[in-house]
Amino acid sequence: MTYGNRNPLDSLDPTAMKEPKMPPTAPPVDQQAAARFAPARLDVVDLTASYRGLPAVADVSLTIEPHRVTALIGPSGCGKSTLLRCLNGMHLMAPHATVTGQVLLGGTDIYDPRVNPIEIRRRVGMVFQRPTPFPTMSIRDNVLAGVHLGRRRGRGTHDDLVEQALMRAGLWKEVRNRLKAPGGGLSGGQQQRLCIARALAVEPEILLMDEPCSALDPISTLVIEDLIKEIRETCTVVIVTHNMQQAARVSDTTVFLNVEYAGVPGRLIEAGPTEQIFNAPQQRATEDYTSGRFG
Ligand SMILES: Nc1ncnc2c1ncn2[C@@H]1O[C@H](COP(=O)(O)OP(=O)(O)OP(=O)(O)O)[C@@H](O)[C@H]1O
Repeated sequence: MTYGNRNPLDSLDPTAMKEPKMPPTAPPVDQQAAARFAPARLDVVDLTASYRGLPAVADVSLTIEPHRVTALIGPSGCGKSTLLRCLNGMHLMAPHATVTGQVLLGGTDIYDPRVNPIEIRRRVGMVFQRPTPFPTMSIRDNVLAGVHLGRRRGRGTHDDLVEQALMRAGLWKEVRNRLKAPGGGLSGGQQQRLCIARALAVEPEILLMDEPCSALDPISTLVIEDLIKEIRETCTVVIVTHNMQQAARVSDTTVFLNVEYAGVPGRLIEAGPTEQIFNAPQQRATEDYTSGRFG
């Protein structure tokens, strides 16, 4: 698949909501890194997620390919975050939430009662909209906070693990001399990278990111976007974003969801290579949304 060159629009304010068509950037995957880390494929089959019996997003079928960044886009309320949380079972943590259909991680349905939900959340990590470090816990301990959730596949001491995770999150150089300082003392952008380091420390195969830059300034946003492109060397990324430019910049695949009106569930309208979704969408609604006519 050809994705074209970096677009000049990349240098614009990344927090801007809508911009006209643009090709995405999809740097080649480092084959050596890709061979070391082998994330499973994720298949969503006829998924409907509900709250109190009311479907929020319905009949979604979708494949998330390994080592790709997949962006979920669509207007407010179409079910992007709900769908994202379904990918690691977190949706069921909401009160009165239910799911029908399947989410197959490497062929195993994560909703099969025999599957350990904690193991699924280790394999499929999550980064939230607002940085959520433990503020009084040291930077080092923040990185290690999730490690007890499950076995690590890699070797090495905790010190190695902390260094590797912070390096992968692009934060090592900034904090290497203050690992015992509290995580709450970092800037917002640094805190979000600390949360990414915490998520990466358990070596997830898939990282779910729910608008990870929405609380950040433009510079921190660009740092995280660069990071996302690097993370995909070792793990699959699924990102929810309202920012069309961001979707175009960071993702290989884009999934457009829409909701016709309040009270009906959101539905998947179109999914495909980001270049196609932005430059040659097959559905009118996709074109209207990506060109800023609604949403
Ligand atoms: N915990 C909850 N309990 C009940 N309803 C919920 C809950 N979370 C979301 N919903 C409803 O589910 C629908 C989809 O919400 P969701 O947050 O997944 O959409 P979204 O596309 O991510 O929206 P936004 O872009 O505004 O964040 C909405 O109608 C919302 O009100």
